[in-house]
Amino acid sequence: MVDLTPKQQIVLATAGHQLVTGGPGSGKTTVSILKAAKIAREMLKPGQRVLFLSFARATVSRVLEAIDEEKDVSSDERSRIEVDTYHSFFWRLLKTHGYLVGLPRRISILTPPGEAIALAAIRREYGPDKKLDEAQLAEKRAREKAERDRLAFAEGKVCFDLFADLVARLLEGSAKLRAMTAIAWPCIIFDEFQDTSADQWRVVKALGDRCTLIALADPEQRIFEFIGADPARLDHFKAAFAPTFTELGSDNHRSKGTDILLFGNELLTAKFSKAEYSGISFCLFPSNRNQAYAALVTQVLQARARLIATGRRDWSLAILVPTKRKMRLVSDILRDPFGNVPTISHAASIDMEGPILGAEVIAQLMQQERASDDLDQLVHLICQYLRGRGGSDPGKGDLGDAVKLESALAKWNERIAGGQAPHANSVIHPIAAVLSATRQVVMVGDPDKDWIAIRATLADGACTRLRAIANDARNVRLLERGNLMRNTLEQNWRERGRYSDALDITRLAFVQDHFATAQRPETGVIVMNMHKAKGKQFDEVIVFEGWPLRVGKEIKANPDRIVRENKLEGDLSQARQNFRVSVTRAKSRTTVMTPKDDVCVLLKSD
Ligand SMILES: Nc1ncnc2c1ncn2[C@@H]1O[C@H](COP(=O)(O)OP(=O)(O)OP(=O)(O)O)[C@@H](O)[C@H]1O
Repeated sequence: MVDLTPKQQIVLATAGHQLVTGGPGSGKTTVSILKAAKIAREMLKPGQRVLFLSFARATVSRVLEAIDEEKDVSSDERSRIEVDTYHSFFWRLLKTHGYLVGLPRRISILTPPGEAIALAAIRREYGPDKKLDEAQLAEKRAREKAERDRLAFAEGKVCFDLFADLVARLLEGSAKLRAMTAIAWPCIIFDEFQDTSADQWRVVKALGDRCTLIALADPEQRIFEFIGADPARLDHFKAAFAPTFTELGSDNHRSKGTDILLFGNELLTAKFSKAEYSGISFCLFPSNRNQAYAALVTQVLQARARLIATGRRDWSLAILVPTKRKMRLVSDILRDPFGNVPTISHAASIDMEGPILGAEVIAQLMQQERASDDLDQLVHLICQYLRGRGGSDPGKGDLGDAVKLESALAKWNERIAGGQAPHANSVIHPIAAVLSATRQVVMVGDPDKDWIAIRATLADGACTRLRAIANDARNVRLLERGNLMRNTLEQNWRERGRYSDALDITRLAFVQDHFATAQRPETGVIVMNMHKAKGKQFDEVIVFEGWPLRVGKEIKANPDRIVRENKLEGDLSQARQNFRVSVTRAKSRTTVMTPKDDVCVLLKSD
């Protein structure tokens, strides 16, 4: 076992509500696991468990792994610590008790792609948030909320955004339910408490009525302000529960022996005390696409070689970038680096709306139904893809395109019904051609191969939309050996001689995947948005940002920067915290890559 610090020992010894704060790697997670085991050992009655709640599934996997590695936690204690995400815990409560707040008895989850489709029209009407004034933004939010409520209460389709509010209503309204929850989970640990939203805080408050609460937080790692995390949240907790407050401070166990945390902390104030920091390296690259990506690929290959040389199999290297767009670009480059560099195998934690909806199109085509409305169904799914792939910010072109496709299909069907040939220039032609090509694909009963065969038919076909779908669907990793979707598709083939239920199986697999907590933490090379890195740890981290595009000497655009446009103006505290979180995810080394002629403003001394 690790030798706990005196502060960690206080946490272990203290009873009642607690607030534990500390910087990255200060040992909050570790001590809370030992605390949970102690409670399991000393206080729980049969059937009771300690609940550990976290925001992200990847954190859940990390916690489960840490529990497994903790030699001082017995297997009985282990089985009495339940680690879950807020989403999944809330969903369990809603499924069983949701009717108490007026939800239909049968409810289902409206997944993010489904929600994006349902809200696309409203979102399009208002345009992107950044172009709205406060009143318009409030109006847009209110309309989105009303539609989400309608979907939940009238149709029983509940989207993730509503979970916390509904559970809060449930618990606030029922002392009996609060008591029942406290019987099942007398102690609840909240990870990353600084990021609790207003509705989640209502849930925490209601639970604290009967349960013992332990909140773990690092105020400086607060990066979810844009979705309602409140800087005063820790004070709310102190005021509501008078918890014992332990500050683990800036102890650093993650990257001991390096200056990674020191550098991370100094990023917050822009006062740099050293010329060189052990564990931190900088790579300044020229501001052009070829040289920037060549520099990145070189850094990735070098880091990978260092990690492979350790002989460990579970090494991890994260490439953290500021925007979604950059994540896609980097992922594309690694998949197909220039020159004779072979593909760099990696996982990209990109937004899944596009890939999921793309996967639905492929699944539908795998069914090879040969039904009379095949074409209609395919066009419908393409339209769903177009409406949903932009997530919370649907593209104007995409929505217009969906409307155009639908009306072209209506005309196509009208002409056929009237005994006429469809117009020669109809946009439906290439879709119909690809559909007919997919029908010729001979399925072999291996879901992986068959999936790829259909995807290749789309990728090689004449329809640009389906080509985009094929490309997006490459990001789907649900068909890996031994996973549920693959097994279910295999079973479907065995039982029916074809993939008759591929679409349903695919949809279900994504919902299950969202709640699955058993997956291991990410290993290998991972490309990730900086915002998503919170709570994670990797052996090495590369932070890679965009560069300015110049015409002559003048900067015309400066996309994908850690600080918007790389300008030192306005409140930069969120950007600083975000940068610090990214830098401090590494155990042994962080490489910061920034353009030579326009170095990240946060790296300049104050
Ligand atoms: N007292 C200790 N002595 C030595 N190592 C420790 C100690 N406490 C924790 N560690 C190790 O340090 C690393 C970081 O700890 P942990 O994950 O608990 O930090 P954390 O505060 O939860 O970090 P973050 O907020 O960044 O997620 C882990 O690998 C853990 O095993």
